[in-house]
Amino acid sequence: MRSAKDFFRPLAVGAPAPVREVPFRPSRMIHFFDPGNEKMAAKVPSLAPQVDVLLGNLEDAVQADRKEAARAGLVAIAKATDFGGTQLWTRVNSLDSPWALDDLLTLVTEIGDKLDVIMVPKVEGAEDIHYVDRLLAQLEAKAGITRPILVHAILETATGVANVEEIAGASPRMQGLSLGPADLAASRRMKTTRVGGGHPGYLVRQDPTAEDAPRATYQQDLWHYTIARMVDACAAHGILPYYGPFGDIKDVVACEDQFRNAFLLGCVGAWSLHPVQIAIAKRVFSPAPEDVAWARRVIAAMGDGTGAVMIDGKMQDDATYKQCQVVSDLADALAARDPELAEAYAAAEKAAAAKEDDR
Ligand SMILES: CC(=O)SCCNC(=O)CCNC(=O)[C@H](O)C(C)(C)COP(=O)(O)OP(=O)(O)OC[C@H]1O[C@@H](n2cnc3c(N)ncnc32)[C@H](O)[C@@H]1OP(=O)(O)O
Ligand SMILES: O=CC(=O)O
Ligand SMILES: [Mg+2]
Repeated sequence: MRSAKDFFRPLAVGAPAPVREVPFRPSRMIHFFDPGNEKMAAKVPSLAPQVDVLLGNLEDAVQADRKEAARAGLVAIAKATDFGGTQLWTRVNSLDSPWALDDLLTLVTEIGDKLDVIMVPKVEGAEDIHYVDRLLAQLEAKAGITRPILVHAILETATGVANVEEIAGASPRMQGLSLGPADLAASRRMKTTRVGGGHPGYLVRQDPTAEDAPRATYQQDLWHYTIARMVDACAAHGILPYYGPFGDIKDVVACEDQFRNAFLLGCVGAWSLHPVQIAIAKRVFSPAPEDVAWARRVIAAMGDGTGAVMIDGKMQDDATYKQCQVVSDLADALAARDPELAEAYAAAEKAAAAKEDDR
């Protein structure tokens, strides 16, 4: 095992120093596109200003005989596009595939200066991250890259979930984790045939009543346990948790529900697989203006953040102050990127202040 003192040393001579803290950059939606699909590739310049992250996907959903075209397409797009403040990520093929090594060799040496994060699928343990970590350092040194490329792991095997804490803490490059419900369902031998979301058969039923009345059923969340474990592992290691894909593109209502559950549990974003999911993720992963105004009211009332006060009949103390800071800090970070949101937050705060003056 490496000494803790060596944890922040570059893993190759000439590679950039690892980051000590994951920079928080808005990433409400990680928008997937197939760089080898001409129609999708053509949309990249117009999609870039609408999303926080654009991800050139090379793995699942790209046909085996289109893998090289997707990789070459991503290189061409990255070289030709000015992404502004939008991050560029990629999802490489899994480490046991015939394509992963060439994905990393090509992408880092050709467009490593444009890539913010590399998403690694089907990560099973710290050893997978250690392999990518050393290889990236060697390639960064070779390509003369001056800032480290970060790594994002997909939690989509039963072994990966069992090892989630060690994966989250495996390298200073670790930026975050996404839940991959489709592969995880297969790995766990679940009996679903979907990409994320719920299932009508997974439910609890009301107890029988004396009158033999019909008994209500309540659909349960298949993903609650895994998302909660992932959020805890990420928070413990200072990295960011994300919900992954929601495959029923037409069911925008259930997509919004799934995203919102993840947001409330601590996730900072989700994947968008189709343009229609971009606005959903933007809406859900941006705190509501009324919630931001409330959070700022509590912060103002709490002074140094200690003690207890009553606001509108609700007790506030050090713990609610901290929750409100989470909401307010997130709103600040998003408002700095999104002028419309900045305006909505300012208007809600003004309205809340006016209401208070009237009291
Ligand atoms: C389990 C996992 O690993 S999930 C992650 C892997 N999966 C993916 O990345 C899937 C990405 N998305 C897709 O491939 C597509 O959205 C599909 C196959 C789901 C649906 O595609 P289509 O049937 O073409 O959808 P639809 O007809 O509604 O598309 C409308 C337009 O949006 C475009 N479009 C669709 N998805 C995207 C996208 N993700 N990014 C950019 N443009 C897109 C289409 O090319 C089409 O363009 P056009 O108007 O010029 O013809
Ligand atoms: O890659 C994502 C998944 O759900 O599988
Ligand atoms: Mg998968």
